[in-house]
Amino acid sequence: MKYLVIKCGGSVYETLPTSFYKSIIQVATDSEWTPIIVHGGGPKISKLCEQLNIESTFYNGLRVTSQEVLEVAEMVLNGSINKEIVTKIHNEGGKAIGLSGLDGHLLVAEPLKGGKLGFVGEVKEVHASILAQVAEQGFIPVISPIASDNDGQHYNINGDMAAAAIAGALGAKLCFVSNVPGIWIDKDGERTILSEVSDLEIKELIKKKIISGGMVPKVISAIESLQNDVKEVSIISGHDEESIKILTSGGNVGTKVFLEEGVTYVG
Ligand SMILES: Nc1ncnc2c1ncn2[C@@H]1O[C@H](COP(=O)(O)OP(=O)(O)O)[C@@H](O)[C@H]1O
Ligand SMILES: CC(=O)N[C@@H](CCC(=O)OP(=O)(O)O)C(=O)O
Repeated sequence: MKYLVIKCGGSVYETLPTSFYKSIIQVATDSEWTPIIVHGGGPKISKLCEQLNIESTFYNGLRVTSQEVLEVAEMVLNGSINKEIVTKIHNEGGKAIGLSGLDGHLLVAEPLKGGKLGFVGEVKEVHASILAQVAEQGFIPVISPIASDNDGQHYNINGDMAAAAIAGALGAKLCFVSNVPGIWIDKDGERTILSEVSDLEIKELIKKKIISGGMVPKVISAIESLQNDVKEVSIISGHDEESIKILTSGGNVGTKVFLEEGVTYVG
């Protein structure tokens, strides 16, 4: 099976047009591609933390996660957003099943290496056969990035990192759907979207802080996924109705990330 992992950013999922979900359903039913949705939900987690007076801060685009923040992240990601996306797909005539990384132990996590970010995890293992089974039954899997380790401790996983791990396990094509049409740089005083960018260029852009905030985990995940069996990675806008169809028909849209030959990225 040819898999397309679609990471829906928390920045954009609420404003995605119905045509976006329709195009994913069409890909699932009428093409050789099997779509798998992984979602985030950063802004909604921040909002609920604020309402509950729980401190929430970021380090390099990752949320520092105390026990209280973890509980909020689970409520928002597993409880709220996952089911909203499943419902949106059903409303457009598709079939979806929502899962978190906890369900069936789909994602096995461990604490983020070198991290002092509390309960932030990274994915150590993906039980990808669960996704193949769900997809074979005609359902689009919709995955929330909460996972547990082998002792049952839960972790908050950045959605981009979860999507990259899942795409790696499936040898998939990966796209990050966000509220920007790709990676921008300033050129002659104007903001330009790069049609493609290499791992080495990305390293420079991060150093110069041209790539910052939530774009950092996205590009790092993109590079790591390409080093780990992912066929192709793009960062695209959720508001471009044609983008998913273009990707599945072999075209280019947004910013495509590639590895410079013979060079290994060291983060
Ligand atoms: N060079 C850049 N190009 C595009 N976006 C950038 C760049 N640097 C930082 N960003 C920020 O990254 C954001 C996307 O990351 P994030 O908010 O985490 O999105 P999502 O919720 O879709 O994962 C953009 O809205 C933008 O503000
Ligand atoms: C560890 C970590 O940063 N987890 C993220 C999970 C949600 C996410 O990734 O949401 P976006 O798609 O909006 O970025 C968070 O708590 O915000």
